Amino acid sequence: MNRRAIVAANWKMNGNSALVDTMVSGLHNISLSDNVDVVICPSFVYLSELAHKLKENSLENTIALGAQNVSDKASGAFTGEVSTDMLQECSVKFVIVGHSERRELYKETSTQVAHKVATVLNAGLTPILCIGESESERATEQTEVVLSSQLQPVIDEIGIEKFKDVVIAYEPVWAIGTGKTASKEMAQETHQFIRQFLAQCDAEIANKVPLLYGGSVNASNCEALFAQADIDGGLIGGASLKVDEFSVICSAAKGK
Ligand SMILES: O=C[C@H](O)COP(=O)(O)O
Repeated sequence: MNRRAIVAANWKMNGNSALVDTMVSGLHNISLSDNVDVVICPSFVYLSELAHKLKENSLENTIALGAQNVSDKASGAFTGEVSTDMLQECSVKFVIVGHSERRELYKETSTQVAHKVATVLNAGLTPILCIGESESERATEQTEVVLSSQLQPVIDEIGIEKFKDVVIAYEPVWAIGTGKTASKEMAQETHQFIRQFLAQCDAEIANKVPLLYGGSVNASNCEALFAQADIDGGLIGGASLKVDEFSVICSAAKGK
């Protein structure tokens, strides 16, 4: 077994202090297979509170903290931005980078995403690099071109060796928050393409990178998705806001 599984909760702009409490108490007796990391990425506002509550409940080694975004600048006059140093002070270990909502709504380019991945790695944190195609790109058979164009700038920026410390989340944009999950076969086929794309640079590194699937993962479909050879867990949106459902999803993950 050489790849850990990861289940990461992306709360997006949802949740509050009450959800922090509910999640910490609900996950108190969570049952996880060996080699599984659980990560919760709340809004920046709740990071310290969640860190504190996890520690108070002796869960800090079971559940890691993640951020949903980060600046590629170290400090300075960048109103509204958050640096890696600030995230580290909140005990953050993972950072979601290049989520499709950041790319689409806030016009983050693949070049900016690559800078952010480099910044996160330089700070000793783990980036969860999100990539994925739109519905029309899938329909016009552009999926592989799009994924390659999202991955290549990151490879160019950091070099393939550093991918040993990167997590990739494949999220077909048409499956996010829509209830339209990719079939397990389609998800596996795309994950296999991503691994092969990385393997063109370095097969050993490619085999080590955890590839998460995201897009309408829920308690009913997680087991079949996570059983696929190249799916190493999930990036969970809506279902991560419900503690019972999120627990089931976490328990379905297994390292490979
Ligand atoms: O970051 C999470 C993904 O965008 C998936 O969201 P979803 O599970 O609500 O479809």
